[in-house]
Amino acid sequence: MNYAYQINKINSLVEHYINESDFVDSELLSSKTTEFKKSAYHLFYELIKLKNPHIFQEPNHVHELFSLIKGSTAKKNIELKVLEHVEHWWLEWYFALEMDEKLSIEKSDMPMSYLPQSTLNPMRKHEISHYARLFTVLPMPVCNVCAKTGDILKVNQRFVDVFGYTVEDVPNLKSWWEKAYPDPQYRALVKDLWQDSLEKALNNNNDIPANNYRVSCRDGSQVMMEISGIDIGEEFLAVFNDATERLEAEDILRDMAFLDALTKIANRRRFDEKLTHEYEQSKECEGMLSMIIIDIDHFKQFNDRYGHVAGDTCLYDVAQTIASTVSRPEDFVARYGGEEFVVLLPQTDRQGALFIAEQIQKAVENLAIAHQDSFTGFLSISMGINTISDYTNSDEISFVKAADNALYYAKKQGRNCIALSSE
Ligand SMILES: Nc1nc2c(ncn2[C@@H]2O[C@H](COP(=O)(O)OP(=O)(O)OP(=O)(O)O)[C@@H](O)[C@H]2O)c(=O)[nH]1
Repeated sequence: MNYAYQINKINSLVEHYINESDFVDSELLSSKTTEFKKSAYHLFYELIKLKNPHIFQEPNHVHELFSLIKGSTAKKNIELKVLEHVEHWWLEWYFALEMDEKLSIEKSDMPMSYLPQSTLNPMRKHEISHYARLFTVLPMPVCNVCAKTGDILKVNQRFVDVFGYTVEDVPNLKSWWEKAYPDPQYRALVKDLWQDSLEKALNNNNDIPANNYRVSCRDGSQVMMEISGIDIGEEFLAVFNDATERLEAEDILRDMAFLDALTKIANRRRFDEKLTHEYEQSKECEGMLSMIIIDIDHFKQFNDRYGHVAGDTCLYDVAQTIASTVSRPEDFVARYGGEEFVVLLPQTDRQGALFIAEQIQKAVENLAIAHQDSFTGFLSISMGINTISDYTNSDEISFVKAADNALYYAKKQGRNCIALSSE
């Protein structure tokens, strides 16, 4: 195949297209464009299918052909336009070919051979070229990773915009992990999670399932990302979805589900969950766990005298007062129901719990809510305390029951007092 022959082939392709299709405002709008593109790809394949392996690897040869055509005889405007399109397709096709070659080399670990298998299907290049374009314009960060080596082969523009890292900053998964997860403890967690997801993907012959990760960006900011992986043979495509807003919304919904609407402290459901957790933890480490059950005295009469709205305000004030009196982060306050509240105190003995109960009593006294039907003339509370340190023959239910019995005893003593459960 000589130069003249090849130039002739390109020229006839251009002419054929001009004759066969509509050409409007320098755009190729014909329904035949795809078909034409296909013939162009076949021609490119033919142009590089030379017996000389050097020429096969040398795209300049085809560039030269295009330059020669453009520089030769005077071309009509329309011919030049179509020629430009064909040249553009050539560049796209050759880029796709290079990508495909790269995959074949990694696959075989063999030097590039003359006319490898992959060049036999020019339409495959067409697909890869589309993939390459899609990769660039995807609205979310994505990166291409070699599954075997962990090398990050390519990141798209959105990846750079969101995280601030280029492929030079993060050339492989190791450097990505170091930069994106600078805290070593969190990094270890991330690696475990990722490894787990990879194994799942391998076992089920599936894509890598999505998980949430807190990613540190180049400027020091952090974003919550849902990261998954799409298997594309020797490589996988890591896809990042911004999960910040969704997780915030989930947090709010979760809070709402566990918050008592009237008093704005945790509700009974949350308490039950928390109790199970704390009870198990304390049992495991054979630590102490205390709880206080608090009940407002003569609340029925309060409602009857001052009205339900005043009753609601009173419940809110008492709840908030209890919550602000209990200050350790591990302590927990909830509305147990009606005019009853609970305080859970991990790693706290009876004396400690009694001290907290007395603090609460004082704080409620300080609210000085008038209650004409109580002995003092002010609203008061009664409390029952239980502490557990020996978990044999005990469970959550008996733990709460003992505190409740103590409360019952406090009420019987005339109210406005604190009772400790009997061991
Ligand atoms: N305003 C208001 N009242 C409530 C709410 N939940 C429960 N109550 C009232 O709390 C009162 C509790 O009454 P009881 O269980 O008889 O207890 P008490 O009157 O406090 O008597 P002792 O506990 O024995 O001192 C009832 O009248 C309930 O209607 C609420 O959300 N808002």
